[in-house]
Amino acid sequence: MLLKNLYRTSFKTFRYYSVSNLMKNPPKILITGGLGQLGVECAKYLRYKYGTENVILSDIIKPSEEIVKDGPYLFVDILDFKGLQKIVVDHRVDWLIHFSALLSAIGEQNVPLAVRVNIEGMHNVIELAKQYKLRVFVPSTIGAFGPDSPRNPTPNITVQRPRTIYGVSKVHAELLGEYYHYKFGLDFRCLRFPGVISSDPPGGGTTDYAIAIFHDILRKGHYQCYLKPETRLPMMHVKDALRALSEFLEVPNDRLNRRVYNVTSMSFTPEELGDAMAKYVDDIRITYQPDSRQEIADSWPQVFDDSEARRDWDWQPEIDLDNLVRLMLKEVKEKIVANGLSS
Ligand SMILES: NC(=O)c1ccc[n+]([C@@H]2O[C@H](COP(=O)([O-])OP(=O)(O)OC[C@H]3O[C@@H](n4cnc5c(N)ncnc54)[C@H](O)[C@@H]3O)[C@@H](O)[C@H]2O)c1
Ligand SMILES: C[C@@H](O)[C@H](N)C(=O)O
Repeated sequence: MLLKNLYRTSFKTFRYYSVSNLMKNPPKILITGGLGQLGVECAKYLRYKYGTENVILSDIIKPSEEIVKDGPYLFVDILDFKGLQKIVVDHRVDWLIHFSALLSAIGEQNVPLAVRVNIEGMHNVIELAKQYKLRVFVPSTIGAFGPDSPRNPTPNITVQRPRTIYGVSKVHAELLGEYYHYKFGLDFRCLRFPGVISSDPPGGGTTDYAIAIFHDILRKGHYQCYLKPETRLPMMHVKDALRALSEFLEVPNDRLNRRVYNVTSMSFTPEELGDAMAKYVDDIRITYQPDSRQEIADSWPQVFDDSEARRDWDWQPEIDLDNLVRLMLKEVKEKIVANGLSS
């Protein structure tokens, strides 16, 4: 017990030391695929920590005026290796956060494009990181597991035989990153996220219902769900996801027993989410019409075991289901007031 406390104290002291060093000499960070659900919020989070000019957002999408006002934004196609090289060199990039991807549902609709963006894109990223000795973060997902994996709970290391091109590309990314780490010493870091929930529009995944339900219930009082009411999936509010990412990026290498960790906050079903919302919103009506996303959800983890992340780098989720519902109701209401009912 004493030993455990001593260890924890020295870890915190060490972490504080290395974090304060990062504050004095902040890393230059490039986020690819940065105009999606996670990228915009991630830039806000890291700019607050390391300074606006030190975090460059990039994507192939024309940015809004607000994005341009908020900090550096550059066009970069993840398939253009030379373009990526130029940005890393011109801006003296230290860390790369690689968000470009086609998510699970949209990937099934265009497999050749998903292969290019998710797999060829990853090849570019990993070579770039090796060439310029970058610390590289690549998110993986609960979608990296499949019907042969244990689903409740799903441990960090187990069978991975996903049945979507998205899942296949994420297992590929995990293995490639680990290989480059052991072979070339690359500082590759990867978290497997559950469904991430925020008020921003999601990118075409299987867990998107948990965002759409807030928008539709607050606008129309009714939501038609594409998953069955009892479909249990792991989930996390974006604040927890970005804190996990940021804390994980700062952990000294010698504390990491793995390059790839499961993280999660909670698990719930559409029915349980509806019940949690009904505590705060009157007259909620949810109907169910499962589509092809049901098959994907049925092959994914129901409960995610993140005990290795908790053990190795003190990961702790902070936002539970009730807090998530209250945060989302507040944030989505604010968006509706700002943009009108139809947006
Ligand atoms: N949102 C989640 O629930 C979740 C959960 C687990 C993992 N992840 C992972 O996190 C990352 C970000 O997810 P997200 O939800 O923000 O996705 P998203 O779909 O909202 O954003 C992806 C971005 O990639 C960009 N992109 C597509 N093709 C590109 C190309 N050729 N070059 C450069 N950019 C390109 C898109 O324009 C888009 O802005 C993804 O890798 C995803 O797999 C997300
Ligand atoms: C879970 C995650 O990878 C994404 N939200 C998807 O459903 O595809």
